[in-house]
Amino acid sequence: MATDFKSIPIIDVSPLLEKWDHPNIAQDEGVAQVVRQLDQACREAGFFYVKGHGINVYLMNEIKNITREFFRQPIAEKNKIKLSAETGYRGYQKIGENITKGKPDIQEAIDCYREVKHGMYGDLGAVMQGSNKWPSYPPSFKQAMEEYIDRCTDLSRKIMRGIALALGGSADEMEGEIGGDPFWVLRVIGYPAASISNGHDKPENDVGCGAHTDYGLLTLVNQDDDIVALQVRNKSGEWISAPPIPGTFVCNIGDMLKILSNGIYESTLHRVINNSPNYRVCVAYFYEPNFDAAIEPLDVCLKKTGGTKNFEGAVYGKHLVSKVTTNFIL
Ligand SMILES: N=C(N)NCCCC[C@H](N)C(=O)O
Ligand SMILES: O=C(O)CCC(=O)C(=O)O
Ligand SMILES: [Fe+2]
Repeated sequence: MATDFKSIPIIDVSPLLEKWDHPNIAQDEGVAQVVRQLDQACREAGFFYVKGHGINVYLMNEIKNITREFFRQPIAEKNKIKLSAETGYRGYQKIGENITKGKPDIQEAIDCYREVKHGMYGDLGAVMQGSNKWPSYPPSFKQAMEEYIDRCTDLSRKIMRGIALALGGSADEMEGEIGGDPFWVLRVIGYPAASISNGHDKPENDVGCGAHTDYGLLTLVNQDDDIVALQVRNKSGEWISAPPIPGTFVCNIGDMLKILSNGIYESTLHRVINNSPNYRVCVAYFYEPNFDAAIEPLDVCLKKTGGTKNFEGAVYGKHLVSKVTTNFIL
């Protein structure tokens, strides 16, 4: 991120969603206003809240309630869908199993990914091969999450159209070879209450998720109401809170968009610290490029930044696999 932002902007994306496939989308004044806000937010913070997104707030809340219900179960139940290399890194990971920068994260989670069928992407795809491990309790878990994933995929694609315009490209710049068949990731996460995880001893040191950037294009975070835990790092290294705003998503840019934009936008470091006496749930949806996409700076971004590549290109699936295979102590 390029600035010392002190707060995270809120963007009403409804004009963009209304006109997302109009042929003259770039000429529409309502859309243009959203595009300007996206551009400013992506340049200054790499984070923004989205409202007017059209995803029913009841669905957003149901998703969090189902998540809370799942994690309330005894560990033996949760371990029935345990994550391992054999499951394609899909399933449940207990507290401390995910590591960030060498330290265990004080969180438990279920990871779900777009399905990778046998042989789909050669050797690289083999690591992620498998189908998702859905719990049998709560009974609505699979159906609700799948509906939610569809909604988030649709919304993300439309926001990415706005971001493509913001970078000076055409609306469909990030589709086709880049993201026409987007790989998605869903992380269903629970962060223990501060007092339980460390016995009242210095709760401020309890890191639910260490500082990291996200891997793909765009993340949609559906966080618990009433608990302030997500923090975003600004240019001078201060941690700026992203407090919950009911009915909104917290959105942020991933590593692949940093490369595509040649650094005009960056993936911002963020972390989670749950200092509250309550258990916190969060469901993060990650919209990512095609698994086999070779990501390079877009021509339109190269032109704007003096013509030199600021980053090495990356194959998205390779980037994901390098993370997934080093994220866990299993
Ligand atoms: N798919 C995403 N972005 N997951 C975010 C988790 C980041 C933490 C992970 N241990 C890491 O070190 O990357
Ligand atoms: O829990 C949160 O608010 C965000 C989690 C996150 O940053 C992630 O899983 O990548
Ligand atoms: Fe993240």
